[in-house]
Amino acid sequence: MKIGLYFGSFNPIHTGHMIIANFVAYHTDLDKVWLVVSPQNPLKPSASLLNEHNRFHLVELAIQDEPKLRASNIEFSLPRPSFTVDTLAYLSEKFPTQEFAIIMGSDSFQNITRWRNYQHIVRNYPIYVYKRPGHEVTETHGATVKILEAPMLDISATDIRNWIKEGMSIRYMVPDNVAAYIAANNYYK
Ligand SMILES: Nc1ncnc2c1ncn2[C@@H]1O[C@H](COP(=O)(O)OP(=O)(O)OP(=O)(O)O)[C@@H](O)[C@H]1O
Ligand SMILES: O=C(O)c1ccc[n+]([C@@H]2O[C@H](COP(=O)([O-])O)[C@@H](O)[C@H]2O)c1
Repeated sequence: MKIGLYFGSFNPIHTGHMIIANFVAYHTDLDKVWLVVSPQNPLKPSASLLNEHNRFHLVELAIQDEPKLRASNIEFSLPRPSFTVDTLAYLSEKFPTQEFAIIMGSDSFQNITRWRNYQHIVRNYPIYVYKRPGHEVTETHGATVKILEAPMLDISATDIRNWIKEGMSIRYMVPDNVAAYIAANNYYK
């Protein structure tokens, strides 16, 4: 089986993430997409991060009815910050019969040379890159790249957190059950 790995902080998961995950699951040769919740992105500050177990639960709520999507907490048991090369090595060892690919936006792909041991990643895992406005894919960085023309919703988790803090509605920006759970638990206030 071919599995696409979509890594992120998902702080919180939003409709932009879900459009991409579902598009890749149904419009490419990948059979499933795992949303891998990273406890700590090596290149992002941790100040506004909700506890990883809560972020993971929100991802589970968001995708609960979709058979091709799965939430993964595999990085919770690995060293912090979460270096993708370590996660990939762990997954390939744990699931030797599965084929793994990586899904990322063209903005992240532009920066992949800053990732730890990126040469190992690009040599061993195909990368499905969806275009984000303002970030052209001008080079492959040595990877086997598949470019995706996926529909885009221009929001970020930072927007969601700011709107919640300001008391603004996040309806339709995240699934209803995710918005309800965030509100009930006073997250991001
Ligand atoms: N609106 C969006 N559409 C498609 N992809 C997105 C969108 N927002 C983020 N992504 C991508 O999803 C992946 C996971 O992102 P992450 O969880 O860090 O979300 P984020 O919304 O960018 O977060 P933050 O605003 O906190 O930095 C990254 O590869 C990121 O580029
Ligand atoms: O391995 C690295 O060096 C590395 C550097 C930056 C980001 N990542 C991973 O990429 C995922 C998406 O990152 P970002 O910055 O695009 O939101 C994040 O969850 C990290 O685990 C990984």
